[in-house]
Amino acid sequence: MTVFIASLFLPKTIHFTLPGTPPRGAPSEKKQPAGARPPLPDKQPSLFEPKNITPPQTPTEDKKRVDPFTNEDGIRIQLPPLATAGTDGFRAPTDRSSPTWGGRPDQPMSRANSPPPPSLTDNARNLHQKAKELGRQGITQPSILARSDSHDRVFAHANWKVVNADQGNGGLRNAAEAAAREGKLGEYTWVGTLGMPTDALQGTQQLQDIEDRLATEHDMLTVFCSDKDFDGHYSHFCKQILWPVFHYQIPDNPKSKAYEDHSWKYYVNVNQAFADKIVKNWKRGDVIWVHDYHLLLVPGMVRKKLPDAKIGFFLHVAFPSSEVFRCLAVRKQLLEGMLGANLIGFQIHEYTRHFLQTCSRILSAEATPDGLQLEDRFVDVVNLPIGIDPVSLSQHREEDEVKRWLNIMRERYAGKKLIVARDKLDHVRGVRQKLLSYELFLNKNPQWRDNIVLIQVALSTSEKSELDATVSDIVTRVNSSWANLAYQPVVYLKQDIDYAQYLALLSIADALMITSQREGMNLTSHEYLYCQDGKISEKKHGSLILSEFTGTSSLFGGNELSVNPWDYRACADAIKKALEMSDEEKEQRWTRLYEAVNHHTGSHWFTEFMSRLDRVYEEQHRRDQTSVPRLSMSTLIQQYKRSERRLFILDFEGTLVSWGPVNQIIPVSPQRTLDILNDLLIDDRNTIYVMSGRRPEELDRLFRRVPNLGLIAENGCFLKDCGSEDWTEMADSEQIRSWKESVKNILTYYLERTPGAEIEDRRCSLIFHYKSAEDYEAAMRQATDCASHINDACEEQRVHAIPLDGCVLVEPLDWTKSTAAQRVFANLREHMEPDEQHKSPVDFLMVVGDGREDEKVFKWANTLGEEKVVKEVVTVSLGTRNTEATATLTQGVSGS
Ligand SMILES: O=P(O)(O)OC[C@H]1O[C@H](O[C@H]2O[C@H](CO)[C@@H](O)[C@H](O)[C@H]2O)[C@H](O)[C@@H](O)[C@@H]1O
Repeated sequence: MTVFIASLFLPKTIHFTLPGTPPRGAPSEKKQPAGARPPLPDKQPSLFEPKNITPPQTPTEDKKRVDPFTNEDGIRIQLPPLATAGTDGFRAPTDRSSPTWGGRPDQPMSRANSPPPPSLTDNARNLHQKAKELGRQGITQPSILARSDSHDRVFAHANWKVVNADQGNGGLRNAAEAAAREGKLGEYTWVGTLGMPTDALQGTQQLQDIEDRLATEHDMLTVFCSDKDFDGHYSHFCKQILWPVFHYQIPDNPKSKAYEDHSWKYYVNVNQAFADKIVKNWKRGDVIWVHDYHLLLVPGMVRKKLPDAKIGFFLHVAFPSSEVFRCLAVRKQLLEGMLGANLIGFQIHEYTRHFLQTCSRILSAEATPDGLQLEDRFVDVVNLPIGIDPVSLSQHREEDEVKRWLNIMRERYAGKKLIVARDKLDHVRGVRQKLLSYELFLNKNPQWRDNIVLIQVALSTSEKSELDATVSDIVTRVNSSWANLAYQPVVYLKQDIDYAQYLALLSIADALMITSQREGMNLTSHEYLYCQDGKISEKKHGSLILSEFTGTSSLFGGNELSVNPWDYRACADAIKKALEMSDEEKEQRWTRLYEAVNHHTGSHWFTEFMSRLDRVYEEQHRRDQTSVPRLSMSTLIQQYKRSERRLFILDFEGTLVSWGPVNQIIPVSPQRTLDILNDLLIDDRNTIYVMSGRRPEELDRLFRRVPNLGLIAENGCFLKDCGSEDWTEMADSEQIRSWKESVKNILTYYLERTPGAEIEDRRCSLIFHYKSAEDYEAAMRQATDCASHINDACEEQRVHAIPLDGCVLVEPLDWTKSTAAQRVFANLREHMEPDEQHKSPVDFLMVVGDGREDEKVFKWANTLGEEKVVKEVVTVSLGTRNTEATATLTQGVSGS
């Protein structure tokens, strides 16, 4: 059995050595001894060198031209990439940078926006034509006219080596490696892209060799897609549409791209390439685990081809409220893609709740606390926070390079308090808010000027422009206000630092400050807390200032200094508190935070998700209609004959009679049904209850010719025992009265906007009927909004709204057909002789039903059978959905 871990970027990528350039990092290019640690690159960005004290300068055009290809192609990143050229054993901070794709000098450049080389086109005129077309489409990179043939040849023949990739999800990689190291993950294969453009190598032996090497030596399946697809997928659809929306940024300005879908097709193409790769390599018993917002469609695409596959999906980023998510033009497709999985995981409860509400609202799917009931399948949904790998972190902390950096920084910042941070420079991460708060803090607290330094490492993103300029302006302003020859209040490093510097920085800090506007988790704060144990630095138990909008914040129980990054004053106060807090308080807080970090480790996350996936997969398959056997009549007859005290609990509509409009009273009960019930009741060893969503008085009328029949009305809110004249109200009438009042107000609001709809007021439930609405489509939209509105507003009143066919049913959560069935069972036991009461009141229990409400009764009855409380338990479903019942029937009982 293999576990496929599908993530946009493979943990490895390829670096080429081009003619005339010295090899990066390793002496031999193609053959690198496994496990060897790469030497550090010649030049590292440094916190200590003078150039880093002021914002680093953007390389000039001249500097860029050192690259042999820049002249003709013009696409290059500005800064040299960070040292990643290594084989195994190399680590980087868990949160990686996402460098501009296709910008490394030692990888082919992207062809996303450039036409093919002249040798591949009919003639140069065509080429020119294409370049002009690009211009018309608004592609403003004037230097990109044609891709170079020589470029292709050079890369096709250059030496290359496999190195650790600096893009991608470090938390996921560390977690998988930790689980494997601890023996909790057997065979596994990564599925992902190389994170570099590959058009230049298309059809070459070079690309085939790379693919083979990754497969055979690194257990990695490479997904190839055209540069154009990748660029459209990653730089456009992911980064410009999904990333802001998933981080709750409502696209409320006219320039927003959330409504457009021009890059959607690239998103689909890349997802399809992943799905195809997985399907091609999958064998029965394999597990597929798909990761993050880049691959939302993959579960659905794989499910189409492999209906029985075991598929998990985990979303690493946040999931917004349905109000934000519904702005996406392709909202349905995205949700349906995710729902191809058997288990969907989120970092925290808030995201899970948003997802369930969004599905119920946009897809009208029935949401339960455990997941979503679709037409034919149940999809489990869970929240499970990821964590770090303390073991490998510990090892790396011991390295000499970390100690060297610690010494450098000790000396450099002697006598100063340090607040540190390392974030992506995009709007979501809130660097701007942090700097403004820091500025306010210095303004308000002159005593701290000269004594405190904020070191902000900012990682590059594709989001340049305004934010970049704004942040630089604030840094300059703060520095020019308070700096002197010996002091600089902000050290702003606009590039990444290597792992040793990162660990030294976290260890020597007095506080870490995270002000994300939203963030799935934030593992930097976990790594910081770990590094603050005082084992390698005299500084310890530093404070954590953490945005309340990070997933991490919900794990830390208020032991961090929780801040709203928009509230600059409160953030400035938090800085003061972090610096002035007593040692005892610091230690107390840190100890609790450290416990949380150690409890939620990456390895625990990984293994827990895998075992939950196994469990839900088994459960879902057990309940699948095609796995549930047909009811065997001969066995049933035997069970019936050998029993002495029998209890039947039979659903009414859809079971004893076919479905009728729920707001219409069936005028007469089908005679055959009544006759069968009366026949069964002649035998006084039989007790029968009929359960229904209808009102008590309706059931009285329908079954007046079946004396001795027990009745359960309004889905368990009322019970009438066999032979009794009176109904017992099961529900708490005061509670019902109170929620009804609030719910009626909401229903009335929607009623006024839905001509032709009506509200039915039952004793313990309310129904919003819109079957006869003038505009059915519009009514359906109102109805789903109405259901979400009630579910959001009335959760605490123990009531829920369920969108059904043509109506929304609002009923209490605490009284169900199952609670009524349990009462029936208890009442039967009470009627037994006192010395018999330890026994079961019946030795035969049969439950027949077809709907959602009946499932709970099946579950209860099956448990009585499994625990051997009742000897013979038969649960039969007549529905088409997946079921808890142990047998199915396609025809109604009355007809068989
Ligand atoms: O920038 P991308 O290539 O699109 O990737 C998105 C981010 O993925 C990783 O972060 C996410 O997962 C982390 C671990 O579960 C979680 O802590 C974080 O909140 C998520 O955003 C990666 O660590 C980031 O560097 C990427 O930007």
